[in-house]
Amino acid sequence: MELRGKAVADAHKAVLNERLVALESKGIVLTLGILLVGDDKAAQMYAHFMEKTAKSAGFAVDLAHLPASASFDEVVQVIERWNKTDTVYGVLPLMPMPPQIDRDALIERLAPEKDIDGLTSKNIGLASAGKGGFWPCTPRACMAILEHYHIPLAGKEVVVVGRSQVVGKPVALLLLEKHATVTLCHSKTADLTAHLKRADIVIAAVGRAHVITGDMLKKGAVVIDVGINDLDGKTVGDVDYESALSVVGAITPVPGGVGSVTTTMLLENIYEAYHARNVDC
Ligand SMILES: NC(=O)C1=CN([C@@H]2O[C@H](COP(=O)(O)OP(=O)(O)OC[C@H]3O[C@@H](n4cnc5c(N)ncnc54)[C@H](OP(=O)(O)O)[C@@H]3O)[C@@H](O)[C@H]2O)C=CC1
Ligand SMILES: Nc1nc(=O)c2c([nH]1)NC[C@@H]1CN(c3ccc(C(=O)N[C@@H](CCC(=O)O)C(=O)O)cc3)C=[N+]21
Repeated sequence: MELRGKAVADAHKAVLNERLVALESKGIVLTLGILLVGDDKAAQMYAHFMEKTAKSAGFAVDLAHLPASASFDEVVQVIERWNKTDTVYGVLPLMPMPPQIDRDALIERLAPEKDIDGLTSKNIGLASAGKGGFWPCTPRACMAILEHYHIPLAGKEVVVVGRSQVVGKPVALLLLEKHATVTLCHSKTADLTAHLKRADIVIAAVGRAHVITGDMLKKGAVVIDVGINDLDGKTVGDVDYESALSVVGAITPVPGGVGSVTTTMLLENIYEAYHARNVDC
């Protein structure tokens, strides 16, 4: 079975639209700031789809595309301008950043209440402790897909491949909250196949084309493929879809899977940022 993202995104958009209509009637337009530094292909792709999706849902978008040679100060200036602009409710700094930009230092300059991709240490702490804050959008997209297609998680063996702060680690915590037994694998994992072979559910967030093949998976496994990779000019996932298809019970396609839900999760988080600001004042 193919776990298509569009059905999940549409279901979430329908709920969000009702809330946005109420804002529109008050003449309130929420602005999203997208910060793209350099020319990473996956980041450019996301910026493009995010801008399109946000505008079609009625948000305003301020896209700042800086060259790969931009200095730390130039990039911080954009963040600080958005921090001070009331109509900007959410800021999305796209990763990866060029090497001269200290990613962690940059993120901490972002106002936590506008950090809608849950990157700041304040949001990581709040979300992990179950005290509000924003979870990053991609882990939320993985969970939304599993929920939409009624895939049970309690007591299941889940293997997450990749331990980044934006995907692997937070998705592991969200799965744990749903009572799955979670194993996190990474580049130093001794025997990836041994872990994958006993996984009921696999979340692949590596960033390498076809690093997981059908012969590494358990029969009937559910596979959520987060990877966005370029292979001979084609966008493919971390999982070799063709060889996995005859083994798995269900799998997300790339494109058309997790990525198409991530954009909708970001819109939900902007609305949450608006709501939080207006409940507080
Ligand atoms: N669909 C969507 O919405 C999104 C897609 N993406 C895509 O997901 C992918 C992952 O992104 P991100 O988490 O930011 O990437 P990172 O590069 O930050 O992390 C990759 C992780 O994969 C691990 N890894 C690398 N090689 C192997 C290997 N051979 N076997 C096992 N683990 C390995 C790394 O291990 P170690 O820690 O040891 O280095 C690391 O933990 C990318 O393709 C990205 O474009 C990202 C965000 C959203
Ligand atoms: N702070 C941060 N957060 C991220 O979540 C993040 C990031 N930085 N940097 C780059 C990666 C990559 N990424 C994508 C998300 C959606 C699509 C997307 O919408 N893809 C469509 C493509 C559709 C098509 O090609 O037609 C799909 O998968 O269906 C692509 C790529 C988010 N990332």
